[in-house]
Order: sequence, then structure tokens, then C-alpha cells
Amino acid sequence: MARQRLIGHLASHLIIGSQKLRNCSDATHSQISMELPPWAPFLAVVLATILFFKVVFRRKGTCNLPPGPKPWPIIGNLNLIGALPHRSIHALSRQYGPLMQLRFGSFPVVVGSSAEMAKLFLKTHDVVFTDRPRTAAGKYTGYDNSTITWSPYNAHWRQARRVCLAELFSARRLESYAYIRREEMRALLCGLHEASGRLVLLKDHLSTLSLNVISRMVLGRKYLEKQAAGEDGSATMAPEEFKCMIDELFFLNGVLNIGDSIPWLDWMDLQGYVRRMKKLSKKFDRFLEHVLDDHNERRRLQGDNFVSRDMVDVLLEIAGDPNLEVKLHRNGVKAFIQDLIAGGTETTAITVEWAMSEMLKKPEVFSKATEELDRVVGRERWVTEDDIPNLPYVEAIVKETMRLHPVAPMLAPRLSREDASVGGYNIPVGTRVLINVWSIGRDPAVWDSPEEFVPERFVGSKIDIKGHDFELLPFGSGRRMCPGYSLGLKVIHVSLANLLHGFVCELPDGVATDQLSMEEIFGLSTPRKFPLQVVMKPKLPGHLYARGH
Ligand code: HEM
Repeated sequence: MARQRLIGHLASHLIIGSQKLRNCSDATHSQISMELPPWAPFLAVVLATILFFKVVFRRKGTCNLPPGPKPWPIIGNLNLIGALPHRSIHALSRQYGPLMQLRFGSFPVVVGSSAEMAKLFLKTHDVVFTDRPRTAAGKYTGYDNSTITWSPYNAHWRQARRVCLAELFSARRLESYAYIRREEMRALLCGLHEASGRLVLLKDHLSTLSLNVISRMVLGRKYLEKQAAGEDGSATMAPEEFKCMIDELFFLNGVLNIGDSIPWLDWMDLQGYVRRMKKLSKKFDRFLEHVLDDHNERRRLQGDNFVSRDMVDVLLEIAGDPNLEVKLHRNGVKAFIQDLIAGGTETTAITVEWAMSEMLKKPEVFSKATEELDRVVGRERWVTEDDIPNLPYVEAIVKETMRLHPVAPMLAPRLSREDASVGGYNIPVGTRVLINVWSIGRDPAVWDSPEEFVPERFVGSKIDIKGHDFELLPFGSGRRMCPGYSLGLKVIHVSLANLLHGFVCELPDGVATDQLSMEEIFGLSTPRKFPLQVVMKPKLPGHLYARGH
């Protein structure tokens, strides 16, 4: 109706305009007929028609948009977004509803913040919302959008996902690397035992575990250790430096960079993020170049006897396949490797650190988990991956942690590839889409006492975290869902279970549980603002902690 009224209004405006022109021409007929060329009326009709269709066409995409705050010129609603965007957006959604329209600078952004909306975007209309927006992070830190994470929806991305599914994360491939996870888990537990009684930064130990697991699976060895360096030791870097690079990568991939929202301000790089991205990508590239040279050299030396031993070997083999649908160039391989290392390192460590933080505030959860572990595993051995299906309470702790602290609180942004109608509203092509899973995890319509850490809610519950239950989506869902979720879950479950099984964990002297800060930092992932410091005390028989046991 509104559109018809507008069209009617416009038509009458044009008619009145042309009548005015006619009246005017009556009055000054001789003058105008002398000044206007004979094709002028024709031009006027063409212009009016173009204008008419432009307005009608534009209205088609932009009317009936979801509700949202009124945007300011130039900045849109950026003034409403604070340092923790998922929380600012959560507060706005409470006001405007589970489907909300915002404007970040020049770009429309739609936010879904209920399980129902998540399902509409990620399942019902998945194929429409499978694209990613072009961002500075994708360009500068993602090999010009060649990483799986930032790649647009195209043949390159589809091929990469197929490789993940069939080659890198198949059950068979993950099983073949089980010994690496076992060895590195043991190294974590021994390391913590050696540090027992002293204050430790838990995340340091946890990210060493995940970095070592992922390095050995992807790169074939721990490139980040001094003893693993080349002859001159020049090509490797200290693990601490590499971890900082990964933290920086996650931060820069999640920031609200002004140039991404207001492109004509891009060149000024007002926040300095682009400068940091360029610097970081150079560091990653130096490292990845070395990794590729090293692998190609081994392949050359071994000739016909060459056997793939890690994911880089598999990728290089695939890249060499002349029948590949989309050529995988050197940068494409490096982008792939960077995605695997980054995806596999930060995410698991952050989740276990949050789980331990929540439990320190609720000692009864510790006791229940310990009771389950004693009953199922006993005190004479460590927990293995095979034990996990028999540890429902430990699994419930992981789900509850991911509900309250999803690693990527708004997943990674998506982009609509065509006009769509979602929940009765129009979502025009080119709209950026955020799914606020942080908000969904706190929806009082779904969860009792949503702010409370209560693992019991998942014991005996059918709700899973593998993308089918839209009230709990730590890995996303649909075509863009995290391809590494099963590896991530294996590392999280076993490391958390073994920390609980093998140690009493305490806050430093003088720090009361209610003083433990639960503040977070926003990025593509959301770690604790203040890393967790604890004292770990062993509680299993001493021989289990011996290296090489
Ligand atoms: C606790 C562990 C993990 C969590 C919580 C997690 C979470 C996520 C999330 C939320 C997304 C975005 C999904 C979307 O846009 O809908 C994602 C994407 C991705 N993850 Fe993970 N992830 C984890 C572990 C891993 C691991 C171990 C790897 C690889 C070794 C990995 C590699 C990736 C990649 C490559 C993407 C991009 C997928 C695409 O855009 O098509 N992740 N992950």
C-alpha cells in the first residue's frame, strides 16, 4: 500500500510537473519554443521514466526492513557500538527484537539474536547468506581473501571445504593423528606437574598444547622450538612470539575497522589497524614461506619414495594435481595453512580457560566432575579420548562453557548474495549478517537462570553443539560451519577432563572466588581480559606424572 501511495504520489508529481511546464510554456510559448530543441520533450520523458523506475526499484529492496535504531549520516549506528560489540548489540536487540537492522557507516547490517532467526539465516536461507563481506582483515591478513574464513562464496571456497571434509578432518585422518594428541597431552600434564605449587598462567600451558598438536598435525613438526630450527636456527620463531601473532590475528580479524564501514575514510587508517595487519601478514608470510620451502625440499629429496606425513604435504599434493577444478597457488596453500593453525590454536585454549574460571567460582561443579572421573576412569590412569562418551558431566561442562562464552560471539560475519525475505522482513542483497550466539545463549525464553553456570542443564538433554540445535551454536551451522569442530572438541574434552582428574586447582592466596574477574576482550575470538592465574596441585599417584610414562 505504502509503495502504491508513493508511486501514485510520484506519478502525480511528475504529471503536475509536466503540467507546470505546459502552463509555463503557454505563458512564454514563443520564448521557449525558441530556446528548447525539438528533442527536449522526449528527453524529459526518458528522464522521468528513469527516475520513476529508479524509485520504484529502490523501494522494492529497501521497504519493510527489520526494525532498528535510526542511523546518523556517515557513521550510521557505529556510535552505539562499544568496546564489546556483542554486548552493545545484545542490549539493542532487547529493544528492537530478535531481527534488527543496523547501519555500520555505509553498510546495512542485520542481526539475528534468537534461535529461530539463527535457523532462518543458517539453515532455511543458508545458501543466500553464505558469502563473507570484504574486509581489510580478509585482504591484508587473509592473502587477499584466500583463507577459507574470508573467502567469498565461490569455487575456490567450495573446493577448500571439500578438501577439509575429505582429506584433513575426516575421521580416519584425525584418528591417524591421535598419537600426537596423546603425546602432547602428556607433555601438558607433566609441565603442569613440574610447575605445581607455583602460580601458573593456565592459558600459556593450554595454548602450548594446542599449538603443538596443530603444528605437528599440520606442519609435521614443532617449527616453533629452538631445537627444531634449521642449521642456523634462523627460520623458526619463539613459541611465545608465534602465540602473540595468533592473538593479534584473532584480534585484528574481529575489530570494527572504520575503513570497512566507511570506505572513503579507509586511506586514513584512523585506528591504525591496517598498518598492524600489514605488519602481521609479513611475519606470517615469512614463516609460511619457510614451511613450504622445507616441505618441497623433503618432497624433492625423497623423490618416488615420498609419502605425505602431514596436512601441508596433503595440500601440496592437491595443489600439484593438474585436474584440480580451481588451481591452488602458493598463496592459496599458505592461506589454507594459516587458517588451520589459527583456527586450531586459540579457540581450544580459550574455551578450557573459561571452563576453569567458571568452575573456580562454583567448587561444587569441580567435585561432581571429579566424582564422575574417579568412577569412570579411576585413579590409576589418565583420561583418553575413548573415555569421553562415558563422561556426560564433563561434556555438560563444555557445553555450558560454550553457551556462556562462545569463542566467536557473533560467529564470522556473513553477506547476503541476493534479496531475501526473512521473518517477514526484506533483507536486500549486500546486507551484512551477524548471528549473536552470545545473546542466544542468554535468551531467557530458552534457558532458565541464563546468566548462571549450571552444567546440570545439559545432563540428559538432547541439545548438541554440532550445528543442529540453534539455541547453542558455538561452531556456527550450515555451509560455513566450523570445519575443525571435531578436532577442537577432542582437544577441549580431553584436556579439561585431565586437568580436573589430575590436579586440584586453586586461585592465588588472597584472591577470593568472587573477586575473580570475568571480563573479556573482543575480537574474532573472545578471551579473558585478565589471563587466569592458578596454583595446580597434583592428586594422582606420582608415577603418572613422570615424563615418558
Ligand atoms: C573450540 C574450537 C573451535 C571453535 C569454537 C570454532 C568456532 C568457529 C566458528 C564460530 C566459525 C564461524 C562459523 C560461521 O561463520 O558460521 C569457525 C569457522 C572456521 N573454523 Fe573453527 N572453531 C574451533 C576450532 C577450529 C579448528 C580446530 C580449526 C582448524 C584446525 C578451525 C578452523 C575453522 C575454519 C577454517 C573456519 C572458516 C570456515 C568457513 O568460513 O567456511 N576451527 N570456527
